[in-house]
Amino acid sequence: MNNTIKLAVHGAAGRMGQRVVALASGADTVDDTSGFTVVGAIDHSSHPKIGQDAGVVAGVRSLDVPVSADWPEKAEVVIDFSLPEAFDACVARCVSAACPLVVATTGLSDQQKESLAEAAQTIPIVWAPSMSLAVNLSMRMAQQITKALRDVAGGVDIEILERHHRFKADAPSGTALKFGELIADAMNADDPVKHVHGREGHTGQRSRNEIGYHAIRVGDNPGEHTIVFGMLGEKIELNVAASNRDCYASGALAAAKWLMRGNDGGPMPAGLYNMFDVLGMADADA
Ligand SMILES: NC(=O)C1=CN([C@@H]2O[C@H](COP(=O)(O)OP(=O)(O)OC[C@H]3O[C@@H](n4cnc5c(N)ncnc54)[C@H](O)[C@@H]3O)[C@@H](O)[C@H]2O)C=CC1
Ligand SMILES: O=C(O)C1=N[C@H](C(=O)O)C[C@H](O)C1
Repeated sequence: MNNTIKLAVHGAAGRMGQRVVALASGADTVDDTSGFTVVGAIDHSSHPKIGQDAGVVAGVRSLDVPVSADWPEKAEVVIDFSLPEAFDACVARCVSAACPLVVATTGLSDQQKESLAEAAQTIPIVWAPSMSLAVNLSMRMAQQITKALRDVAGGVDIEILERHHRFKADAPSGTALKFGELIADAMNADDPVKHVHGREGHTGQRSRNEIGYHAIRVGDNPGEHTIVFGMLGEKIELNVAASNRDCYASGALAAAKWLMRGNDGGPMPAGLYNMFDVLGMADADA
């Protein structure tokens, strides 16, 4: 009996969608990401790969599943790596089909985040700007370092540098923003933390209560984040870098599997989850 999880990939012809299709089809796995059958490969109707076999597009083998603008009937779970413009229809479709969803797309508007929370009242959703194990672990480490240094004599300046490929559409990265949100919480400052995006001109001295963000776009970098904790006399740099996109693809597949099988073999109930939940780091002493 075939009891693999029937997976639809939204944004299947994109850089990430192709790696999800490849790993889900059992090719090039970096860990145990088998256990899926790709039943749907959805992309925009204008994409040049529409009609071609999704496995061939992903550079693996024929899967007998064409890249299509139509949604498959039989998907049990959806992984979305697309664009904010494509997001609303994807969520609406998953809600109407009562289908669990992994959202990896970044650059969502506040309104889209609200609609995600609303959808999560009906279906289980994992939403995270980075599906990478190393990134999520680094987020926990950044929270710990911030707590340890926030009252240091002379103060600590925290800046977030991110590097991505030249094709990336949003800046700063969703991951950088998430690092900033978690660090701001851990700063536990009396006044609201200011999020400063780049600096230019006569900026004056840096204030104590800010986090700086710097987005670098270079070549084919699949994603790198450096959190600088600068003090007077010394500094710490926390660097986490992907060598290729499979850390994100395998993380998204782990999230899809977790939605279907949970921690004890049963499906997760409706709710909005993140990668800390999937990785068992939700209760970490952050
Ligand atoms: N959470 C995570 O771990 C990661 C998130 N991302 C995010 O995933 C998203 C996709 O990244 P890439 O694959 O590099 O981009 P990409 O541009 O290569 O792929 C996006 C795909 O979505 C498709 N698309 C556009 N409109 C659509 C529609 N209406 N319906 C269906 N598909 C549609 C595009 O044709 C394209 O094939 C970005 O927001 C990126 O920031 C990327 C890597 C890791
Ligand atoms: O667009 C990308 O490539 C990536 N986007 C995500 C983000 O915006 O944080 C995650 C990863 O860094 C790669």
